[in-house]
Amino acid sequence: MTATTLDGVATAAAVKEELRERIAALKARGIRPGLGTLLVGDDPGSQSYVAGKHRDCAEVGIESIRVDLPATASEEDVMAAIIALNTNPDVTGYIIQLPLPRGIDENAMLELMDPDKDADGLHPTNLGRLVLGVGGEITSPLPCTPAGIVEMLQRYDVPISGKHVVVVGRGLTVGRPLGLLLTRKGLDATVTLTHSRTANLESYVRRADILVAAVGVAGLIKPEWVKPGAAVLDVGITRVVNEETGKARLVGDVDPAVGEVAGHLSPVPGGVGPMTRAMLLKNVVDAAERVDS
Ligand SMILES: Nc1nc2c(c(=O)[nH]1)N[C@@H](CN(C=O)c1ccc(C(=O)N[C@@H](CCC(=O)O)C(=O)O)cc1)CN2
Repeated sequence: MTATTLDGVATAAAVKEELRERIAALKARGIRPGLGTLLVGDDPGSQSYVAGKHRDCAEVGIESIRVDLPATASEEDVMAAIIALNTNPDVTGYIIQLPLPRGIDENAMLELMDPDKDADGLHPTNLGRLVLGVGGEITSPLPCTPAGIVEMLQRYDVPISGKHVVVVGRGLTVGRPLGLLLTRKGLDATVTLTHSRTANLESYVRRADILVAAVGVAGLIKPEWVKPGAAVLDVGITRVVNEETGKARLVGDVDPAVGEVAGHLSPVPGGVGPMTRAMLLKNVVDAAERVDS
């Protein structure tokens, strides 16, 4: 069997096309959505993701404002930048690019955001709404990667209801919120959330109808671990630098040979990453429409 590719680039392009119309309608009513990004430090991955977010905004007609602080910034500097974004009228939504440099309390910084301007769904109030909203209508932003995973599965008609989803990784941006989202009424998956201390990880992975790997351990998931026909979504990104050329390439958590066993495969690059960015744009547009209504 060769897996059907879950193409994140094409799916994100379709989402962006739909958003362009909604943005034009907002602008016609005098509403101008604006995204802010706060980046602290010089991590190459984070720099590239933030640059991509601004390119996406320009592509669909959303204004964007970039705030970059050096790796030497203090917690007080970061707090001042957050407070400025909270009060900037041109910024209708913003994100704090994670991870923050060591020594800066990530949770405290997220908590300082205005929850109504949280474009990432990572403020405690919005995560709390995700917990409380079992079965309810979604009226707050969803974390972008989990939302992108669900959007992609649905657009490729991969059944979710009643399926066993195994998530490898319990991080704030993917594993934890994904478990909450997939178990909501209407999606109705059964979720097993595994992590670095899970004993005999392989035995859980083998039982997955849908597998999401988000730990950042290159090639961790082997083809013999995967149930034939399963949908496999690779979220882990490791930058491997070729010592001779100095060039970096991206490697996922899933061994490429899994494509011979899985029914669907979302690769790295070109899978969930572009969907994460598309869902950020959607959160900005959703929020602008909520203000309007
Ligand atoms: N505040 C946030 N921080 C982080 C999040 C997040 O959702 N909010 N998620 C990740 C990083 N991330 C978005 O910020 C992200 C990761 C990957 C991609 C992406 O497009 N990946 C491409 C490859 C891009 C490259 O060449 O480097 C792909 O997989 O095809 C976009 C966004 C952690 N931090």
